[in-house]
Amino acid sequence: MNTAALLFDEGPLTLVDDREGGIRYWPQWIDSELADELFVRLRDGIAWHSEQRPMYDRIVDVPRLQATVALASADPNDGLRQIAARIATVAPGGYSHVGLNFYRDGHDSVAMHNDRTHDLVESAPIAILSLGAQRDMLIRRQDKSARAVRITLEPGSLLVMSHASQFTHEHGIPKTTHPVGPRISCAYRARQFGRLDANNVS
Ligand SMILES: O=C(O)CCC(=O)C(=O)O
Ligand SMILES: [Fe+2]
Repeated sequence: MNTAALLFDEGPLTLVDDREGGIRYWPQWIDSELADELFVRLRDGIAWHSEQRPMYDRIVDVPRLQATVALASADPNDGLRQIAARIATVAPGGYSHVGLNFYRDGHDSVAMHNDRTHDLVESAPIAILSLGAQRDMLIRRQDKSARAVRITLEPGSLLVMSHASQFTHEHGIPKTTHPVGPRISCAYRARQFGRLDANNVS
């Protein structure tokens, strides 16, 4: 999708509509200098780990690095809390945790999925800040009644998905054969108190 052609002002672009705001996209939500700075700070400062999961009769690596940060105990210097406060101005949500993904290159990906909602505050959105290389996201209806939407997630952009949209739509970052640099995504979520299990998908 050529977002430049569709946007007449600072956005957002509504990709999916529902009673909770649907799925909205703000390109250039933070300026590129801040996006670059945050990318480097998170790339170098976060304790990234590689997860494994069973797939049929094998154990496979999840194709990206991950980390989870509780905002209450986040390093005040890493910028994650400041971004949470800024997200709350466009999509209020009482965010408590950030799920971080590091896509090293085009081989890294996340399969089509909906985020698990059992440990999330009902009606609170999920907000994803993109940093580093741009990557495409596919969004499609779970009932597959319409074609998937492909949106290029630019560095410094914000994608906000309503809680409700996790019951109607799936999203994913497909692998690409194009040479791409590393990308970090920061997925802000509001977890119910005490429910700390990770939102793991491959
Ligand atoms: O990297 C992204 O933009 C998507 C990440 C995602 O879907 C997730 O962490 O659940
Ligand atoms: Fe997700």
